[in-house]
Amino acid sequence: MTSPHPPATPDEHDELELRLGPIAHGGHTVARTGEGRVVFVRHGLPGELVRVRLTEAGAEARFWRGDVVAVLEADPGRRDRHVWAPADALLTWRRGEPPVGGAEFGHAELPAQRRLKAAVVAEQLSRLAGLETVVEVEAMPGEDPLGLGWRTRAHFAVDAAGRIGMHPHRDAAVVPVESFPLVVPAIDELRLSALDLRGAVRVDVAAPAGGGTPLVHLSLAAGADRQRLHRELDRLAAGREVSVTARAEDSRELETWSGRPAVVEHAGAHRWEVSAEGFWQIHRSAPGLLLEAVPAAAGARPGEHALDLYAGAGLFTAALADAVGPAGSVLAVEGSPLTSADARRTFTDRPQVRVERGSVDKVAARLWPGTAAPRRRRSPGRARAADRPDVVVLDPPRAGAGRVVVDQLVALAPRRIAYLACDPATLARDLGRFRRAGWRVRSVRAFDMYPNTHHVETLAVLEP
Ligand SMILES: C[S@@+](CC[C@H](N)C(=O)[O-])C[C@H]1O[C@@H](n2cnc3c(N)ncnc32)[C@H](O)[C@@H]1O
Repeated sequence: MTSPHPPATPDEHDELELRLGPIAHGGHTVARTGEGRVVFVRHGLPGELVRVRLTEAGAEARFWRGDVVAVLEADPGRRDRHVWAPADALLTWRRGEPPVGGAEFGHAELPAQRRLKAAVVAEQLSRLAGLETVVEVEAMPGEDPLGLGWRTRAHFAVDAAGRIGMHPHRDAAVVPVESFPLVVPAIDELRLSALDLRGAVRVDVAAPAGGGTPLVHLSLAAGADRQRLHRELDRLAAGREVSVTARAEDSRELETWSGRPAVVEHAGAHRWEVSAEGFWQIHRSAPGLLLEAVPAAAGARPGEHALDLYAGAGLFTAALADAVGPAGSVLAVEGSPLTSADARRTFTDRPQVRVERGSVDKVAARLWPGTAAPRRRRSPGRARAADRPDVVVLDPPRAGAGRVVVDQLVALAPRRIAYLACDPATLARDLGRFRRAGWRVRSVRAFDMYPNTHHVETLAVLEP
């Protein structure tokens, strides 16, 4: 029998009956035990009465974590069936096993998922940026009714028997998976789960949204038997064209085993080559949607100077180069050697584009010494007017742009910044800093770019 009151010495297998509270950043709802202890609960929906299996607990712990294992009163947004059995906590815990990550919102209908994401974005903006705004999370164009088949990129761990698998939440164990319904069919059709990949520690797969040749990349453990792996991967290639690359974990050398060491992506009238380990937006519709939305939000005009920060392979660089035209210029800054090389290759014939490899803060400090504000300086000075970018696209990784880069941009004082973020918390933190420096947030849009997960993409437009 379960009750809201935990036993005196709770452990990870205890079950509690809890009424779930609001959704929080990170994909869990917040509940409280009868004693007022906070429990972060995954696989539930706000308002539901559920039985929760504790996954992290302890009398001394500040808060506990748990998974829903039975629903006593369901929210109307709950699906009859989870979209993917290995990620369904209700099913897997029945056999005493944790669900794998990767589809932690798969128990909710898509509109319910979007409401949760909208609540998280609005809450982060309010709490960390002091910005009160109603956010609607927009469905991606042409979304599948169940939110499946959208990932053009996937990575898998490899277990001791050489089978591909995925990790449960906050767990290093590898659970073998037969298929992953969130990927585009071209990835599932490779049937990687049928291979014995002993010697590899991780597999990255990329399949271009437009249907070009997929690429399988292996990260190899020391002493991996390459000949045996070659033979296994030959089975992949039977009847279909697949590129294969590999890299030993402790090496910089990329080995091309078959085909080409990159995939070819298209969006609008543009073409990019992207390495397997390089960044590319993973939803099949994301490059097309963002290529329109982000540079338009930045509002670059012919003859202007645009900055594309955290540029990746240059998705936005391409549209910014079109917008500023031959009389303008685009500076793309990307930290990864591999991805910046991808970008440089793509833009060799666009004289108005320059690709700088390096960390954004360091490149900015070098190119605009006036922005290297000393730590204690309160109002950073304006950069030299001749170098000032007119518009900026800012698309950092999950950690956000951070204090130094925000201060540099405040000092550069462009006319407008389009800030695209995959983490609403770090976005809100940075927007708060811009606002305290006197900037205005003109608009916020959010996109359901990761259906059946808790992740959400947000686009904010800033003006000084
Ligand atoms: C979210 S991705 C965006 C890429 C690109 N805008 C796109 O949409 O395809 C972030 C990119 O920033 C790069 N990156 C991470 N930290 C960086 C840093 N400190 N300086 C420059 N680039 C960085 C990563 O390698 C990655 O390509």
